[in-house]
Amino acid sequence: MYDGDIASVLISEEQINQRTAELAEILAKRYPPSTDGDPDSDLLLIGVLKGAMMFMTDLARALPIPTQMEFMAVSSYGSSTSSSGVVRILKDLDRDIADRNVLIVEDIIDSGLTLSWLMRNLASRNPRSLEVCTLLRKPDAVRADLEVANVGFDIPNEFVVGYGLDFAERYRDLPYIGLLDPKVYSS
Ligand SMILES: O=P(O)(O)OC[C@H]1O[C@H](OP(=O)(O)OP(=O)(O)O)[C@H](O)[C@@H]1O
Ligand code: HPA
Ligand SMILES: [Mg+2]
Repeated sequence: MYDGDIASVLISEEQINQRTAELAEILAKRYPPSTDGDPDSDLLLIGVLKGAMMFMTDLARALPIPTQMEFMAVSSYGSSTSSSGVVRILKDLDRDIADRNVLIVEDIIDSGLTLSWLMRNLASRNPRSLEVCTLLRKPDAVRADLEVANVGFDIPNEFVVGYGLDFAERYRDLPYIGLLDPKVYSS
C-alpha cells in the first residue's frame, strides 16, 4: 500500500496501542466516574476531525470510565505541509458543553494554531473544565507555550502521515505513523 511513499515507520501500531493504554490509565485517574447517575457528569471527549478519528475511537475504547463523544471538524492544512494559519470550522458541535468536563482529543499539535484557536473557542462556551489529549506533538507546539497535560509522543519536526493523519487526504488509513517521503510533496 502506498509503495515507496513512506520513508520510514516512526511509531508502530504496537507502540500506539501501548501508549494509548497508558494515557487511558492516567486519564481514568484524572476523571474518576461520578456517582450521581447524571449522564452530563460523564467526561465529554471532543474529537477533532478528521485527523483524530482513529485515536479518538481507540482512546475511548481503552478508557475504563464512561465517556460521551462529540466531534468538531476544523481544517487549516488542506493540500499543504504547512498550516494556512486560518482555522475554519467545517462542522461545529451538536451540543452545549456548558458545565461539562471536556477533553479535546487531537492527533497532532504542530504549529499549535489549531489548538490555541480551539481552546479559545471552546473556553468561551463555559465548560466546567477543558483539557487536551494529543497523540503527537512537534517542537513548535512546545514553543507556542500551550498547556497540554496529556501527550502520547513528542516527535521531530517532519511531516508525518498515517493513523488518521493525511497529506492531501491520503494515508489516513495506515495503522502506524510514518514519515512521508519528501518526494511525494515536493514533486
Ligand atoms: O498545530 P497545527 O499546526 O495547527 O496543526 C494541527 C492540526 O492540523 C491537522 O488538521 P488539518 O487541518 O490537516 O485537518 P484534518 O484533521 O482534516 O486533516 C491536525 O489534524 C490538527 O488538527
Ligand atoms: O505532520 C503532519 N502530518 C499530517 N497532518 C499534519 N497537520 C499538522 N502537522 C501534520
Ligand atoms: Mg490534514
